Amino acid sequence: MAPSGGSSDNVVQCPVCALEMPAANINSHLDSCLDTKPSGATSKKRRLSSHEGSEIHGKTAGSAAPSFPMFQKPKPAEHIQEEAPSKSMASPKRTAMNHKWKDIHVASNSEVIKKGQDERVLPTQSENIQINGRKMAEKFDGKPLADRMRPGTLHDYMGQEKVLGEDTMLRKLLKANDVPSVILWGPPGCGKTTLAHIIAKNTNKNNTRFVTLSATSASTNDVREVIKQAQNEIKLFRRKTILFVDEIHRFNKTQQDTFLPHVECGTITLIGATTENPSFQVNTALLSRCRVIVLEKLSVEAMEAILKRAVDSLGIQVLGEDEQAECSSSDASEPPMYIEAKALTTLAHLCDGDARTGLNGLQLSVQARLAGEDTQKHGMIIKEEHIKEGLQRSHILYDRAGEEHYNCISALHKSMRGSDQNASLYWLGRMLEGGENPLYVARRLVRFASEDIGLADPLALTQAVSAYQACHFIGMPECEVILAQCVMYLAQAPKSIAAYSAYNKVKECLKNHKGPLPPVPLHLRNAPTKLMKNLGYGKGYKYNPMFSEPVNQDYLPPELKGTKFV
Ligand SMILES: Nc1ncnc2c1ncn2[C@@H]1O[C@H](COP(=O)(O)OP(=O)(O)OP(=O)(O)O)[C@@H](O)[C@H]1O
Ligand SMILES: [Zn+2]
Repeated sequence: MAPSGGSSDNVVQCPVCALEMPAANINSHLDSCLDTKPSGATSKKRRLSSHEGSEIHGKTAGSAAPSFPMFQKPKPAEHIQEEAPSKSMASPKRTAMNHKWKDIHVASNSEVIKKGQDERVLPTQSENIQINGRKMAEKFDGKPLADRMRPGTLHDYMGQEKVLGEDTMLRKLLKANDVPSVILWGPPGCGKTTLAHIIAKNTNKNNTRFVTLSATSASTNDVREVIKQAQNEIKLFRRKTILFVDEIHRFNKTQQDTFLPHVECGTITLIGATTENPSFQVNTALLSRCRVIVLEKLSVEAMEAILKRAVDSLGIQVLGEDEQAECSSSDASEPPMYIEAKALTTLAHLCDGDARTGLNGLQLSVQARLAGEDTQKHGMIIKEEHIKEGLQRSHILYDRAGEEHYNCISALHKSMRGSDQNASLYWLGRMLEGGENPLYVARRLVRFASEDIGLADPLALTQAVSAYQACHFIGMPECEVILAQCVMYLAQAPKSIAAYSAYNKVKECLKNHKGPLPPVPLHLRNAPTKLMKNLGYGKGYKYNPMFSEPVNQDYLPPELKGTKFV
């Protein structure tokens, strides 16, 4: 990069080599510069943790330092796939299990190539059958299935009809080529990043650049750099820049201040993605400049369609309940592969609306089967149990909405109650590593601090509330240590259920009371008006500070005299 001098209006920066020069020189410079520099490519990089040699769910976008496609020859126009009905919108009503998977229409793979949306080279239907284990293993090489399957068009984008169905605002704006700055809010793996890419591809066709930043790792300088490039692009080529910011709620004040004015004046169209409620987590200045689009967990039907598309692209055939896998024909060099329809349905249910989890689970199961000895000889069928194994091995079988969620939180609570900090930490880890919402755990810690520790150490409540707030500010993964610290504190603390059980006795008493509840004794009532005073309100009340010796006075209604809750 060239040293940057003071830029004035007639000084521009070369979008290729970033050298600054008088505007008059730029054209001749570009001619020579373009011959020597290859164009860059932008892609969202994910941090992938590897597990047993295979890549698995990596939620947090990692090291995405910006890489700028400074100048790219315009690509062929891409159109919104209006004519093709969205599969999930068609929502096939399926009854017979056996036919279910076949009814889901997935664009044949050769179609995908024709549309030229993707560099993925996918097999045709007849080739599918020929695909063998070795080829399959090659297919997985390097790139997670979820990334490979990332749809490039709305046609392959499943679900989310509330925001993308006909007559929705976003649809109309996309059609009109007029995408405003938006914030996409939704749970992990529901398609935020994917949608951002699709929007970018569909906007102004050749006249848009797409740049990605991750709010967790981008520096203020990175942001400045993006803006500078965007300004040059507008000046030189009249090209707009769409800036995609992942985890936008993590952007700090300086970063926001740096680019907000440029969002406002239209140099940059911002697409932010966040898993957190933007009304709490996103700066109000930013929020007021963007429309918030709420994406939902993917439905089971949408998940099924996504999995079916992946299975097709891998050349795996879906086996209905009473279908048998055909024996490999003699001429095929390697046996064909199958997956039970039931296995796919189970996977669609287990991944909790997170397509990345679903696709990674599929990939792991397939890879595990490929490694199996019997597979080589007899061909392979992926069954429900393999899917479950696959998910378990990648530690993602943690059903955030279901039983596992309650089982683990209960185990944590009981371990802390038993003052076993060791086990407590284990259960905490099971939940957080499984993708549990840290605030859900933190809320439970707050309850525990009162219900189980209470007056034995009133500071515990302060600790737990602080932990909750800290998690709220910081988010995963950093907040995990905060929770660990609090869990250890609570496990070590002395325990008392005095307040908890006393209050339960009060509730019990109220519940079991027969007839009308006793009135509040007159002497305990306040008498703000004369009438009330005349009615005897407050009469005979002994104001404690006026007495030097202990005051003898009843505070319970006479009917309850002598009742003990504590
Ligand atoms: N609606 C969808 N239709 C088809 N595939 C999808 C959809 N949503 C997600 N996927 C698949 O899941 C993968 C992950 O999705 P994506 O990166 O868009 O999720 P995200 O919402 O940005 O998640 P995160 O918050 O974890 O970054 C994609 O590569 C794609 O293969
Ligand atoms: Zn140059």
